[in-house]
Amino acid sequence: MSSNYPIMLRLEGKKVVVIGGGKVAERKVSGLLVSGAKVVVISPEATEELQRLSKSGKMEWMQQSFCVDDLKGAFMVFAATNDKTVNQLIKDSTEPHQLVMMVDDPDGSDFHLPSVVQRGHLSIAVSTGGASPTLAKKIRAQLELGFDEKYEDYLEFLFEKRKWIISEVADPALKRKLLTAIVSDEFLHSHDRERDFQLLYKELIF
Ligand SMILES: C[C@@]1(CC(=O)O)c2cc3[nH]c(cc4nc(cc5[nH]c(cc(n2)[C@H]1CCC(=O)O)[C@@](C)(CC(=O)O)[C@@H]5CCC(=O)O)C(CC(=O)O)=C4CCC(=O)O)c(CCC(=O)O)c3CC(=O)O
Ligand SMILES: NC(=O)C1=CN([C@@H]2O[C@H](COP(=O)(O)OP(=O)(O)OC[C@H]3O[C@@H](n4cnc5c(N)ncnc54)[C@H](O)[C@@H]3O)[C@@H](O)[C@H]2O)C=CC1
Repeated sequence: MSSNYPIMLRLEGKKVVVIGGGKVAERKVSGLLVSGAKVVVISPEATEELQRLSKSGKMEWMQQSFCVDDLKGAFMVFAATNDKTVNQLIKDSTEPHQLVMMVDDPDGSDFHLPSVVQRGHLSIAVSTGGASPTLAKKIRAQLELGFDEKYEDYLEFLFEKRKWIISEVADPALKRKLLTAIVSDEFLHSHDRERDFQLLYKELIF
């Protein structure tokens, strides 16, 4: 059996079409909106949350049943109706370059979604390859306890400092030492990471 190939997609500005307006479509749309994708929902009915997102301009809802033209210009397509035949028709209507997933047919889909812990720059994705979405959700909840909210600030600090170290520190050995030292419990739990970094930097250069 081949295993899946995990990647992180950049969807900003890309058109993503979600067909269906139920609870499952709503969950997929919530994740997509964080990515900055241009989301279009096609469905005669939509959940209250999807209607709210449409009214506030976060995404577009076209109140109609699926037709093939809806797929024009889509980078990615979610067939998320409660009708297996419609979901299969959607898949069969896509162009070869379009990424498509059917919410009721993992084996016929190009991809599936993992369960995700998001802490700023840090994403931890858990997948069971369709074996048990409930287990993926349970592991995600466990990881959320270990990787709590403070990782968001910490990742921002690492992001900024790594940029600074790469552009300002020429000596490869010192560069490596600094990049390793900031990834430590001391910096994770520090109340003043900037001060601790200056102290460490001075210690290492003298
Ligand atoms: C293949 C995949 C395709 C995809 O949708 O991407 C898929 C497929 C199916 N899910 C089904 C059911 C459920 N899915 C969930 C929940 C989640 N499902 C997600 C992903 C995936 N689901 C992909 C595989 C991921 C993996 O295995 O790791 C998560 C992780 C991400 C997300 O949706 O954003 C999100 C948790 C998010 C979180 O909270 O962290 C729950 C639990 C709940 O809702 O509380 C249930 C009910 C309990 C159960 O069935 O286990 C059914 C049967 C439908 C039916 O009964 O007919 C199918 C179809 C089939 O299996 O054929
Ligand atoms: N992948 C996943 O994570 C999960 C998948 N499922 C599957 O997802 C399916 C959908 O689940 P829910 O959202 O809870 O169902 P739902 O019944 O709440 O919503 C279905 C939506 O599809 C729309 N629809 C029906 N025919 C359409 C058409 N021809 N064109 C456009 N829209 C159409 C309906 O108007 C409705 O908004 C389920 O039947 C189940 O097989 C269920 C749970 C999780």
